Order: sequence, then structure tokens, then C-alpha cells
Amino acid sequence: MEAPPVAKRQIPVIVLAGFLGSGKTTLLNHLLGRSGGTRIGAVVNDFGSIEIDAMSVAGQVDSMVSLGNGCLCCAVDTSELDGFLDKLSRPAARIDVIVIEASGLAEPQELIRMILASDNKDIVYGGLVEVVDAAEFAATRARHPELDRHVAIADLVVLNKADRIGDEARRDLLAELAELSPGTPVVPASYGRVDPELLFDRKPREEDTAAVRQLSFEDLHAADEDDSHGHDCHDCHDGCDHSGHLHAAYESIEFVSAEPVDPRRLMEFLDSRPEGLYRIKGFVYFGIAGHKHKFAVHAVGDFLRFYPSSWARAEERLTQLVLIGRGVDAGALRAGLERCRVTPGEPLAEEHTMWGVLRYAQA
Ligand SMILES: Nc1nc2c(ncn2[C@@H]2O[C@H](COP(=O)(O)OP(=O)(O)OP(=O)(O)O)[C@@H](O)[C@H]2O)c(=O)[nH]1
Repeated sequence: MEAPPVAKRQIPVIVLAGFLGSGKTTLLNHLLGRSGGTRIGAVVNDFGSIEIDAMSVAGQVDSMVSLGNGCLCCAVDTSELDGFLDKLSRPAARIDVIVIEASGLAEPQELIRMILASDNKDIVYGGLVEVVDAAEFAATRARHPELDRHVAIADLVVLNKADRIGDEARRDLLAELAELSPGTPVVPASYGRVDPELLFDRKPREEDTAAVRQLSFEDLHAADEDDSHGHDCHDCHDGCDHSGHLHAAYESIEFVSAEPVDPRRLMEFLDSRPEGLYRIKGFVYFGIAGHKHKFAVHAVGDFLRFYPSSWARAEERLTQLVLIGRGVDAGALRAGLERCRVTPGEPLAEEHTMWGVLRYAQA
């Protein structure tokens, strides 16, 4: 008798969602660092056209496709996402699990719908992980009741930034989340440090031979560069209705400067940021003696941190910022950032002007 055909294992596709700044990239980087022998393919969706998330993940994984400038959740049809999933599920990529990091304004149910509608037989929907910012959840939920729905459909809720709240707030939040999504596991975590086994089966690490080398970002990317262009909702003339989407009311403002940025002027800008400007992320180059390294910057609501790190060899010294907010005056914000630029011929500020920045620095 002929043996029954062995079912081909399908690659689970996990959606990693959560509101702006909740800690999705941090969690994804944690997973990538702790994946053992499991090869993770990542799809990263930045809201702004400067791909800050993609840059923050790229160093950790080489099997990644990146989609900037708009929410993947409102791609008109599924072919764009299918293209990404096809690349990552090619046998040569030897990927075990695919994680889609949604933009902080994406509608997870739309992404799930797209995965379920995919023609790709090599993949299977692997669940929704919703990251919740423990410190901001109450305020965010009040502004965006839609978030309740995201939590309700999650398969796993990560109550992130647990380090920023006390025991009582934690108990209250756990009770609230249990009410929103009865029966769904909720895992408190700091800096996204969850056990990867909660999301996928981890394989023991193989020896790093050429044969099992991860596909390089370029391998995947260069094959079809055009595929990496996102569908920008702001330019959407397809008649699809995104008005109920979280991102409908938000806009992103980008700033790039090859000239160094003046630390005092930047701190003045940051200290006076308007309330509607919920999220700032990117990298800053101050160029001041003793502080020439790369400063990642993150603002989430009132929270502000700089993270000094090294520039990659030959990396261009650039300041690249994405600001995301609603009801903000984009022109005024752009003008404010322009004032931070050190103009050609202007002497660089002295070292002590970095103090304002260093107060918010975290190693
Ligand atoms: N205190 C604290 N900060 C955290 C934690 N997790 C993430 N952060 C910080 O929160 C900020 C935002 O984290 P990201 O991982 O970039 O958040 P994100 O959800 O990917 O952000 P968007 O892509 O803009 O929606 C960064 O400054 C992180 O270092 C945590 O558990 N505790």
C-alpha cells in the first residue's frame, strides 16, 4: 500500500500588533535574539516613510522585508502582502516562523483577514500578539476605544512596560484585560522579554554553516525592490474606507538632516512638544566632541529617552526622525525641527550643552 503523503509543514505567520510605542520592535528584537535555531522571517511596517523600525530590526535579522509609508492594514488587495510572504516562505529561505510587526496604528483584524485570504499554501495564520503599554493603556484606551477590540481578538496579550507600574496598577490592568479578552493569556513583561515558546516552538540552534545561513536582507529585497513600496493611505484613491481605522486621524512628519543637530535647541523642541504629538522615534547626530555617537530617541506620550549607540562602519551621520500625532500643526513642527539644524558655518555647541540630552539617556 502506498504511504500517505507527508503533509508539508506550513509556516505560521504571527501578527505582532499594539498601539504606537507599546514596545513591538523591542519585543521583536527580543524574539530574534532568543530564537535559538528557529529562523524568523520578519515583515516590518513603518507608518512613516523613514523606516525607523526596519532600521532598528535590520541588525538583528537578515530575513526581513520592510514596508514603509502607510499602514499595511489598508493595502487595497492582498497581493502586496502575498509578495512578501512568498519571498519569506520560499524553501531556500528556510524560515520556520514569520512575524509581521504591524505599524502602531494598524488594524490587526485587517491584517489577519489578509493572511487568511492569502493564496500561499505554505503559510498558515499563527495568531495575534497584542502588545499593551502598561503605563499608557488607560489613557490610550480612553482616546481610542477601538483598542478594546484589538485586545479582544488577541491570542496572547503582552502587558509590556510592567517595570513602569506598581503592583496595584498591574492587578487592575490584568483584571481589565481579562474582562476585555476572557480566557486569553496575558503575560506581563518588561522590554518585551517574553518566553519565545509562547509564540512558537523553538528549535535547538544549528551550527552556523553556510548552508543554514539566513538569507540576507539584500537577497530578499533586491530581487524585487518595487515590492517594498508601501501603500500610502494618505494617497489612497481606491475608494476603500479607512475612516474607522486608528490611523485615519494621525499623520506623520519626517525630518532628515545631514547637518548636526543642536542639543539645546532639540531639547527645547522636545520639551515643548504639543500633546497631540504622541510618538517620536529616530536617530540623532549631535556631532559634538565626546558625543559623536548615534543617539536613538524615543518619545511615547510624556516618556522621553535617548539611547546612545555606535554608528555602523561607513554609516552616514544623519539625523532621521519620524513624528506621529493627531491634531498637530505639521508646518510648525517642521519649522521647529529646522531650527534645531546647525547651519553651515555655525560653530558646534560646547560639550556641556549635551547635559539636557544626557539627563534622558539610557545606556
Ligand atoms: N520602561 C520600559 N520601556 C520600554 C519597554 N519596552 C519598550 N520600551 C521603550 O518604549 C519605546 C518604544 O518601544 P518600541 O519597541 O520602539 O515600540 P513600538 O511599539 O515598536 O513603536 P511603534 O512602532 O512606533 O508603534 C522605546 O524607548 C523602548 O525602549 C518596557 O518594558 N519598559
